[in-house]
Amino acid sequence: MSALTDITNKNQLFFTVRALHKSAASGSFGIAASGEEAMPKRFPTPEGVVEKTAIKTLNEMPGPSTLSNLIEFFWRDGFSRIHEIQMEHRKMYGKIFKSRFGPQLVVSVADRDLVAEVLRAEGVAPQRGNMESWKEYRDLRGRSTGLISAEGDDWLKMRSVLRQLIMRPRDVAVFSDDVNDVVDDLIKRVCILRSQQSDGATVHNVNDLFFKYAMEGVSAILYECRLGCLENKIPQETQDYIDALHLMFSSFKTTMYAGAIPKWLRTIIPKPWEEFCHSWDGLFRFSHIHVNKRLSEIQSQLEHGKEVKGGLLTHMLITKEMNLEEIYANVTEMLLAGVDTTSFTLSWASYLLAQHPDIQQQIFTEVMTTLGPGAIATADDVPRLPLIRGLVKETLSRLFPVLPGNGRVTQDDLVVGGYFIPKGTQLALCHYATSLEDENFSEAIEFRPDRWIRKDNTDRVDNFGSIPFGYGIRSCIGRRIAELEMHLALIRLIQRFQIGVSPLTADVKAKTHGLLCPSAPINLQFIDRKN
Ligand code: HEM
Repeated sequence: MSALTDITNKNQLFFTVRALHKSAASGSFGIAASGEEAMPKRFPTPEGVVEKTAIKTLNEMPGPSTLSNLIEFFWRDGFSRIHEIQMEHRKMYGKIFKSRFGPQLVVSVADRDLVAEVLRAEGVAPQRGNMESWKEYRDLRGRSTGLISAEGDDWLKMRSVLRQLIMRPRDVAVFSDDVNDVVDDLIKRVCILRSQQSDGATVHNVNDLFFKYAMEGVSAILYECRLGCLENKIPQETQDYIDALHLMFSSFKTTMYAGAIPKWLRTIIPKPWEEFCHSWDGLFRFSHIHVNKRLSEIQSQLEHGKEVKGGLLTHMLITKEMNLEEIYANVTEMLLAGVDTTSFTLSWASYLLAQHPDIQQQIFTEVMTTLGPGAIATADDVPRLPLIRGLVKETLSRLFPVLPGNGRVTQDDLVVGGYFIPKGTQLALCHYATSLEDENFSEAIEFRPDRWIRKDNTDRVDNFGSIPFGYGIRSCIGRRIAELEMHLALIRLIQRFQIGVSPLTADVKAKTHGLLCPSAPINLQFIDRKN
């Protein structure tokens, strides 16, 4: 996913998902005296009814001052270190702390059990953050909201349609062949790219390759067509889309202010809002082209009395459970959400494999023993490859959670960690900090895909210390699609190549740019295995 909330709230930077997470100022937290006046005398908590005196107010909650936050973010470029700041603040202020940017307040929750408390208490239509600027763009252009930007009943309606189609592993298993066609092209592309280098082995900036793979893969499922991202010459309309997506990403900081800047100031500082609208225009245009194309095909098949067969888009167009505008909006938002998230995870996973040849060898052995040489894996094979699953989990759930945090706006008054949190408070769930806690994962800093192998049905490693796809009714709708794309690509890459770090690559650290991405290009060597 690229960006799961409104891109305008500086406070939500603790949990931003690129454009996907952020929102507007306006003092909408309504916390007046930090919630104290709103606190009832007695309050129900998971431990029972607690007297008011036992509960602390937000005034008593520790956290950095507004000034130190401003210096951290605007002077010391904290925007690219949000994941590290999470860890630092966790050490300094504890499991739950507050941050203020002017009138805005965010309560950060950096503890597995407290995250569980918050998420288990959520209602039927949880809200991640303020999506005003997303909605404003859609109103301006007369467009619908999609799953990411919708709230309340609109969201519930669309979610209930989509969850029946793609939420279960068996729903997406049918896309194995489509994804494997894209994997074929990925492998061919690796061979072309490395042949262009003097060592015949290096692929520069693997994220560029995985970006194209992820875009091709998710489009094959969403649009039921191939886009040509992995071809030597990318078709112009696909290139235009890639440019719009890159604009959304590269102008992340600028567009972040798009909704935060008061509307009257837009005439004086027009660029952020203009870029924001311009990139959305490009993303929607692309969906219109592909959805309309499929719609014409279906209409023509029906006119000729032919049976209409197809996948996700065909189903949505035929059943009309969502209207056409809602379909445009949903495929646009899903494509946006599904490309960088998957590609960064693949980049990090490949990098970890290259840095740990012994572990790579173990995974290769597992693949060879289970599948045999040359076999093409499908979704049905993945459960028999626990180390491949462990590789993805260890990458995504722990060392490089592509969404280092997530957000929730409380729908009711809550007590969390002994503090009264009034309804309407913006919470930041600090997944990066919890995924690297030794208390949650022993030797947390180590890369150990085998920690995820379950000895029996009762043995579960999963916990709220690491929920890379979120939790509950508002969790990632594309999880199974992303997993399918990542598993099938990694299996085939490992079968075919020994992956090594290129001497051109120094130690690559993570930086936050909405998502947790590599701070420098990852260049890897792909050397043919002698099976
Ligand atoms: C490695 C890949 C991915 C990761 C780590 C990821 C992670 C997430 C997370 C953390 C959320 C927020 C969940 C919550 O608030 O509880 C989310 C929401 C969402 N994701 Fe993903 N995602 C990925 C891939 C995808 C793909 C491939 C698609 C689409 C095909 C997608 C579509 C969405 C949508 C539409 C939402 C909003 C759901 C809603 O609000 O109801 N994501 N994702």
